[in-house]
Amino acid sequence: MGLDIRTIDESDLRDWILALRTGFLRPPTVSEEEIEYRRVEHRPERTLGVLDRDTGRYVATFRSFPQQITAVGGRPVPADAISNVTVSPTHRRRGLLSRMMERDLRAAKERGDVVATLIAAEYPIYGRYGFGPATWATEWQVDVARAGLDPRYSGPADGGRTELVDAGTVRAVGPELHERLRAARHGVIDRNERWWLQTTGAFPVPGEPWTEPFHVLHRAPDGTVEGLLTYTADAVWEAKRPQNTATVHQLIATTPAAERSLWHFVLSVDWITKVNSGLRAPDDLLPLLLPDPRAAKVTTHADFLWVRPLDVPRALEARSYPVEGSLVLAVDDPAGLVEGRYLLEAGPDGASCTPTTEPADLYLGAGELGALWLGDESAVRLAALGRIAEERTGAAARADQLLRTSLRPWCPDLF
Ligand SMILES: CC(=O)SCCNC(=O)CCNC(=O)[C@H](O)C(C)(C)COP(=O)(O)OP(=O)(O)OC[C@H]1O[C@@H](n2cnc3c(N)ncnc32)[C@H](O)[C@@H]1OP(=O)(O)O
Repeated sequence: MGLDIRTIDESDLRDWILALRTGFLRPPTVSEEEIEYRRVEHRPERTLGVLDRDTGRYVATFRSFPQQITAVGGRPVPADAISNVTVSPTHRRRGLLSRMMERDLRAAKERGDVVATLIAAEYPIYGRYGFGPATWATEWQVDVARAGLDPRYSGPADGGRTELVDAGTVRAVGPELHERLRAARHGVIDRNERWWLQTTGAFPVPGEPWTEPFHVLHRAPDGTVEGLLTYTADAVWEAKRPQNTATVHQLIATTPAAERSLWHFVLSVDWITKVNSGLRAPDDLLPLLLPDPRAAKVTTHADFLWVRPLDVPRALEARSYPVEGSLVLAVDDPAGLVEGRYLLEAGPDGASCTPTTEPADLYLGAGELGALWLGDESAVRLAALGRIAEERTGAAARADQLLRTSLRPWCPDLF
């Protein structure tokens, strides 16, 4: 059977999309709108497909694109973002994903990307390629009546204000607000113009139903935009009683006051009895903002963004560290991309990370380093699980002091 991995030019897009839809269990038809939608973001050199020469069908898809991800401390690093990974059911478990992944990661390393990122459809797929779960996401459903908020709430107490705005205003002020968030919160990824067009209805995803949402801005007393909330609501009444659920599509804020104000806003809309929070960081303020936090029921809690280091010195030098310390990390990487022993010398004033021959403090795989990099995972926990090995007593605890963060990382966006 002839199976060629190849890059995809525009003339192959229809057949490639058919394979993508097949892998993602979407009906196997391709509309002109979908081809146009894909064409706009198409990067031929970074879109891979596998052609089965016997049938002339594409049977696998893989796409990557440039991304900026914020490291701990606020500095962005270039990432190889991977998406649209499928292998058709006729060709599964013959190593096609492994071949496409190997090719893409090697190209990313040569290009100089610092990490690779993806959102895993299923947990067991990507650890073998050196990825580790680096951020987690939690979704709550709030029972508004139980929450105990003041029913007379009429707006932020700090002199700021909330205002309903249209999609055009969101496109005008949202990107700059998001850039400020991205410069402050580790785990946040960049959003391009297309992202804003798509999420405000100007460029909807073909075949997916669009409901125009409500948009709310929080402005500080001086008028600065400090937060943005986007939500939709259903229209359900039972025996003359409203039973409406609001679903939050995004809530981003650059100050805790703005974050609290926007949660208060959506939890105080008349007729809304339930609020679905959307995917938040597990340590989001939401539950503890409520007089009765048990009114917020966890409906999803799972790994979200996976990270794979491609350049250990640059990844570790890009982040900040709360205390002085040094560590020798022996990184195992069967793919050979970051294999080696590295000396990290770090502190609040900066860090250096260099290859070394000194004895190792910790032995760990590339995926474990990916899970630790954004400060979420604990080296002590990974050592207890036998996933990393401590060569010097106390090295895992020292790694946690250096690497962990007081706020957990948050990646708000699917890609
Ligand atoms: C970033 C994203 O796009 S996430 C979306 C991922 N896509 C999907 O989930 C769509 C449905 N699934 C698929 O299309 C395919 O099953 C894929 C892409 C997940 C895997 O493709 P395959 O070509 O079958 O994978 P491949 O044969 O290279 O597998 C390599 C190894 O991973 C394992 N593996 C692959 N998929 C899975 C899985 N879903 N669960 C557990 N193990 C898996 C294989 O068993 C194999 O293990 P081995 O090395 O020990 O033998």
